Amino acid sequence: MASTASSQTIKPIVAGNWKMNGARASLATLAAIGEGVGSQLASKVDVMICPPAPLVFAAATACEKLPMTIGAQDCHAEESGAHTGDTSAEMLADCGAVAVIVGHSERRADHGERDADVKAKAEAAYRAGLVAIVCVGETRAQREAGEEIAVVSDQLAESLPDAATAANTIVAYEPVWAIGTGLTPTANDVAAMHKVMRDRLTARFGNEGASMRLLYGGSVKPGNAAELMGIDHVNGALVGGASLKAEDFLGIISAYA
Ligand SMILES: O=C[C@H](O)COP(=O)(O)O
Repeated sequence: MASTASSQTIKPIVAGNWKMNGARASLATLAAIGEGVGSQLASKVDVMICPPAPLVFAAATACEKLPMTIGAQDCHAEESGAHTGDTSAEMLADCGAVAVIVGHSERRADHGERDADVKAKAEAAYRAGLVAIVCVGETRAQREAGEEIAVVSDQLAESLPDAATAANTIVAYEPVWAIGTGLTPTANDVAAMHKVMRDRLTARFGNEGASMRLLYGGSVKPGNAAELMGIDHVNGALVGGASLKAEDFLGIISAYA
């Protein structure tokens, strides 16, 4: 039977998702974040920024001497081929990315991505040596219908490959209604969801599931980060808007100071 690793034994990660924001000038933000994190904080928490694809190479190069890493926001499931406009996981790895977000609700909504697509993209990430940051989360209508646990459990079951491990996978719970709205679930609601996710992952993956990092995402700000990051089985955050300004992002990271 799997052991029950506690959140305290899992090194947290705060990842910033810049979404479709930023330009080469934004790379100065990386330097400010890196300098603000410093080696002492970096020993307690991993820090990552996921810029738009055109910035991945320059960002990864800029971060070579900073205590942080670069991820990407999406990848195609295949390694190469006739897929105009798409980017493979191998290309992202070649540019210096160490991770890729898959299954973000904006991809699911805007591009019709289903759990099977997300799973294929996570497998592509593994193939390329990238960590897959797999996003799950219910809509407002699903929460109001009391379906959030079932929805997220199904997404977890169908989106995660059998090859998922604590080293190659991070799960991000992002209630769709909390993204960019300033709304967040109560601490009790986050705790309940993360406990369910931990239980599901441990049941399926054993020790790997017990020690997989589980992030909360959705309107994380400096003012609520300490409370959210202090919840059991919350091993960090996936941050959107507040990752665009170094001061705000550092304010969130400092929840681990
Ligand atoms: O990937 C990040 C999430 O969508 C959260 O975005 P937000 O922090 O702007 O609400």
